[in-house]
Amino acid sequence: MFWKKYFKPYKWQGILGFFFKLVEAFFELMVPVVVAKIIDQGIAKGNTTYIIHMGIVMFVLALAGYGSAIICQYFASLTSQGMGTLMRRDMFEAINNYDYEDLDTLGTPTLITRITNDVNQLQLAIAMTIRLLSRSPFIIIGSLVMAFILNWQVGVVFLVISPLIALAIYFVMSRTQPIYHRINKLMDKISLITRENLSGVRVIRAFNKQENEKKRFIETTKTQKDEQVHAGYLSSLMNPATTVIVNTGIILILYVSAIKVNLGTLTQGEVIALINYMNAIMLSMYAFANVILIYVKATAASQRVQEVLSLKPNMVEGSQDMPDSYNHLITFDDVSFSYKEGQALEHLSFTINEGETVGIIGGTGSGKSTLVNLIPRFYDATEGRILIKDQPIEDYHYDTLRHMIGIVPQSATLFSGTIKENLLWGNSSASDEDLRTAIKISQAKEFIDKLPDGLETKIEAGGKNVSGGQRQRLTIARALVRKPEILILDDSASALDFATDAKLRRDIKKMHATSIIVSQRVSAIMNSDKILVLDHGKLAAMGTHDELLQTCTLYQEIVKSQMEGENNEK
Ligand SMILES: Nc1ncnc2c1ncn2[C@@H]1O[C@H](COP(=O)(O)OP(=O)(O)OP(=O)(O)O)[C@@H](O)[C@H]1O
Repeated sequence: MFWKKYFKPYKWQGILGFFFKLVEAFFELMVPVVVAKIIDQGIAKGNTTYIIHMGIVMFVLALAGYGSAIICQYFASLTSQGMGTLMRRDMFEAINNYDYEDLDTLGTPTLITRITNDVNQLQLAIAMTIRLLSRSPFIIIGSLVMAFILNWQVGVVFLVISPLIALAIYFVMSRTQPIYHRINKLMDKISLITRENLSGVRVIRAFNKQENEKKRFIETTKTQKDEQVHAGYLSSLMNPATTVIVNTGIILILYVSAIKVNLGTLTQGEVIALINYMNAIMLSMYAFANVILIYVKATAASQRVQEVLSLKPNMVEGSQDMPDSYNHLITFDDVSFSYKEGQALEHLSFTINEGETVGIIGGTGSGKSTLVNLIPRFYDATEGRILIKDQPIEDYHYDTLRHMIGIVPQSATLFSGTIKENLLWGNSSASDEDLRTAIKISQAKEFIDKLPDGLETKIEAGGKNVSGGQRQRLTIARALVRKPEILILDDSASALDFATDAKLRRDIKKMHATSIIVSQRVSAIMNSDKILVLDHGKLAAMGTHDELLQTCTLYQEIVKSQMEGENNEK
């Protein structure tokens, strides 16, 4: 049972919450008895002192019940919120350790739903277990026992009527449940459409698709409304049905009791108490049915949370540090790689030496990003070996390996905070001088200098308040702050104009670090010491620009197409 681990630290709070709810239920059960006494001993005999006396007793019972309810609520919140927080912490940690492949497979939206909604659902179930699971059966059984204590023949009426109420509730709920299930799915769809529309609002307007989207949204919300109305209609049957059963019960109680009151074996007050107990049974059954509903939802949520927690990374971290001496900085030895969906790289072999600038070029989907993602071990090669400083990449600590690499991915992602805070992600102990050098090389200086707050300028989540090119320059600066031994730019200067791109490459070259530049532009890689040409996951050729112009038809075609493109633009 996975929740046991989370309940353990809150065991006492949970038990105390449970206990105080029982105390409250006990006080509640006593009230009809006191009312009966007020009627029989006070009102019937005109004994005002007795009425006041018992009135005070009722007030104390109510106060004690109220106090117990507050204490129970406090412990229930403490337990449910505490357990949920621990679950979220573990889920967050588990997700952070996932292999890239698992992150790709599961996808962001479901992970967000699981860590937010599903845990909320479990928290609600925990709180309800403490607050209602004990109370409802206690009141139901307690009311039955009290009915038998007051009069066994009336108790038999209770025994007959109670299952009928339960049956009516079950009948309606078993029909509404599948509808609510469909409603939940429709709600997911509505939130998906809303999310897509908000994130893709520019594209939708540019392609004039507002009407289509509106139609899609209206259709889904209409279906959801119809289902909701249907469920509401069925649910509305529940109240009259149970009220009819309870009132029939009350008629029977009155009938049986009337004879007994006449005979003097039952008092009027006791009859009122019995009616109150009958109503208490009905209300507690409603409450109990709701707990069951919450449990059904929580069971699905718990499976989804467990899935997140139980998924373990396949990649195993090594324990070695970097060696001091080596021949080649990076070696790909017959490396192949497949995603779950299919093969992306086939039998790649090449070496990269310290200080070299290596360009990677190829058509879209030829495997360029996949290749560079293998170097920081975002994924493990499916076949072959990758060596860093002549050692298998799997032997290194992730920290050791990733600390020597500064990778700038294709999509430039910044985080909310100041520009400076974003840059310090690269290296939290970087000096102001390091930051200045990084922003100079990345060509970000020119635009940062123009900002009134400079490095202290606030960046919104995702870097929405800076342009695409500025975002790219900041992500390059972030990688440079780390002073990496290997700098990888994965098509990360695509939004820069040619002149800025050229200055960027010139300044990077001056750093004398090993740099790997992935680009679609020949101009970005033509001065590299070595160029890898990828074609459908295979290494089509490798060499300098001049060599490739002589030997590689694919490279010649790429160069030709880009020159033609440029000439056409002129
Ligand atoms: N996360 C992923 N899951 C499954 N398949 C993927 C994934 N990423 C890439 N692929 C597939 O692997 C192949 C190589 O993709 P990759 O992104 O490495 O190419 P690329 O040369 O960098 O392309 P581009 O120039 O368009 O960025 C493609 O067929 C792509 O569809």
